[in-house]
Amino acid sequence: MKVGIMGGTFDPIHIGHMLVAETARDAFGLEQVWFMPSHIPPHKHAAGASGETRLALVSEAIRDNESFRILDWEIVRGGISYTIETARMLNERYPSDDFYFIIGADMVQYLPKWKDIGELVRRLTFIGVGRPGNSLNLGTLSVNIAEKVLLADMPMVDISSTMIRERAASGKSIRYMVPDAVYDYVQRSELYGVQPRSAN
Ligand SMILES: Nc1ncnc2c1ncn2[C@@H]1O[C@H](COP(=O)(O)OP(=O)(O)OP(=O)(O)O)[C@@H](O)[C@H]1O
Ligand SMILES: O=C(O)c1ccc[n+]([C@@H]2O[C@H](COP(=O)([O-])O)[C@@H](O)[C@H]2O)c1
Repeated sequence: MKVGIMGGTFDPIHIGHMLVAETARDAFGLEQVWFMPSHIPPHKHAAGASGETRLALVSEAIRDNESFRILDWEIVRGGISYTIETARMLNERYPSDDFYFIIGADMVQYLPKWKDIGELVRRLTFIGVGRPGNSLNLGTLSVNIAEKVLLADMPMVDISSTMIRERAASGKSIRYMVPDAVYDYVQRSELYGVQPRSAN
């Protein structure tokens, strides 16, 4: 089976993530995409929301899509979420499946900095999906990395989790920037400084 892994901080998950996953699934015939929230992302600030909350948000986002699943391994494992450790576990547990790690185009140029990238590109293939302000250029990568990166175009969605957290904290609407079920969950649980809807 061809399985996409959509790794991210998902603080919170938004429609950019959904579209990246669906674009990769469609472009390369992936049978499933597993959304995998990281515990502590290796190259940026830790998430504000707990792993449990981010798992709950992702599960709200994907629940109507039969091709989308959740993988909680990195949250359960704790510590810094190096993809190589997850790739080793995936290859060991599912030896006959092929894994495709889906990333936004902004991440492609940083792949040489990923932990044990030489081993990682032997274990899985990357799919880089277009993102505003980032050209999809493999020219700066070494051949062994570049030959394991597939590219897909996506309508540009200039939305980030940072933007959503900032909007929510300043009382601006985040409706339609996140899936409806995520929006409802955020309101119900008063996450990111969002105020509950008034009864009238
Ligand atoms: N709007 C978008 N278009 C394309 N790719 C995206 C988009 N938003 C996120 N991604 C990609 O999704 C993956 C997970 O992203 P992440 O959870 O860190 O979200 P983010 O919006 O970049 O978060 P933050 O603003 O908190 O840094 C990364 O590979 C990232 O490049
Ligand atoms: O393994 C690494 O060195 C590594 C470096 C940067 C990012 N990643 C993974 O890439 C995914 C997206 O990262 P981020 O920072 O956008 O949330 C997430 O699953 C991270 O664990 C992994």
